[in-house]
Amino acid sequence: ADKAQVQFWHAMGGELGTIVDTFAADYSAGSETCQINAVYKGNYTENMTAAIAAFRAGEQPHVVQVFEVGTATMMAAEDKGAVYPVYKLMQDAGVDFDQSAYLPAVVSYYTDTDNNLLSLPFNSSTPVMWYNKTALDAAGVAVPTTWDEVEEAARALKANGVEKPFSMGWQSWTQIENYSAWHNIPMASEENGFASLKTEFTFNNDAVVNHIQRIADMGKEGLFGYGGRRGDSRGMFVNGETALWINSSAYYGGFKSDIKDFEFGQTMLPLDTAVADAPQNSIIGGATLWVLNGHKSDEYKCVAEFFQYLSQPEQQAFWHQNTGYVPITTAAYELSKEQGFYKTDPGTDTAIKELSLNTPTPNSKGIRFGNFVQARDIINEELEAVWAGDKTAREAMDAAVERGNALLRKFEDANS
Ligand SMILES: O=P(O)(O)OC[C@H](O)CO
Repeated sequence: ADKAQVQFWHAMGGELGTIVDTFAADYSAGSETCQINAVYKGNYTENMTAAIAAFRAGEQPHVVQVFEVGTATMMAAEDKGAVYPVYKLMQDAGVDFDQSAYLPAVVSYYTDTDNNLLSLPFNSSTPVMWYNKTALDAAGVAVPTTWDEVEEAARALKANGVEKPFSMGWQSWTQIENYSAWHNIPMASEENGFASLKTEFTFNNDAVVNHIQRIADMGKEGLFGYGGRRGDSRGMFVNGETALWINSSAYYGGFKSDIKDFEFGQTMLPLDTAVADAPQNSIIGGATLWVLNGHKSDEYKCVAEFFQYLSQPEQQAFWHQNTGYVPITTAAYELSKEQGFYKTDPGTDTAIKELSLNTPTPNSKGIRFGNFVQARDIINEELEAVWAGDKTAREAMDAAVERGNALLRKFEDANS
């Protein structure tokens, strides 16, 4: 008999995409009734935009991978009937699913007010600081733990010939969203959007402004080099131009195969000692799998079984160990320990340590903003104006907050 066909649109390129495709193929090979067709649709924004457009045309995939930034938008889509929430999918399909198997930092990001899980956690990450150990040793400096030390290390690296000692990617995520959580300060009212749609951005506070200005000043001194949005600056770290790079823990798998000329490591995000005495905890990034309405029940049964397959400790531990995404279930974390992964690959527990450093506060449990995909574009634009020397950090953050708040109000109007 013909197998039920499930369309799964994802945004995992390169090695990540190869593993996702393998999961889909392995599951399908073992199933007599289901075929999962995994399709790469471009980066996170492109994939999400494609799925929304497809939904309007009645041609939506069954499953779409959406980055954490799109969560509020997908939740609103759920209210409007476009999304089949995961907890309900599992119930309807009669597939066992234990929400408590997942790490609290992950689940709390994707549950509704009744603690029902709306999308399937799959690839959760958090920002870490990647460092070039060989370059640091050559410059005679230790791995920095504070922002003051980052600046000092950058100076020593520069003096020793490293062209753009410090850089970062996903700049709103790493330097505003996570910087705020790490120092336990809100970036918006209403518990960073979790409490209500009335949330307003407040990240033009002194701490964030001073932090952005510090990076801008490092740029003027030649210590920081901007390398673009998302992961576009990855190559600067890989080719040795940059020796301290803040971005997702999920670069691990690619670094392991691509970096041959130097020793690299990862460490916790630096602390801004002018703002806090100790770090709070970081927040997740990455993406979850959302199920879209409008398909047949036998196909949804396949989705439920595929999700169960993806959640097994074997798959989760493999994914974590080969990518750098966080082990999102306790069982996958335990299995990775048992397998000796953190001993053979030191530093790979940095992300999970950051996420679980302290019990999350309303400032550090995550963010939930409508239209945040667009708001991040605004933040990117304003930060780029700072890096280009066209605006001060104060001017740019004030403008980003004002422009971002207009998007929040638009979302509130459309959804209340
Ligand atoms: O590179 P990823 O998948 O860890 O995602 C980074 C950011 O969370 C995207 O918003």
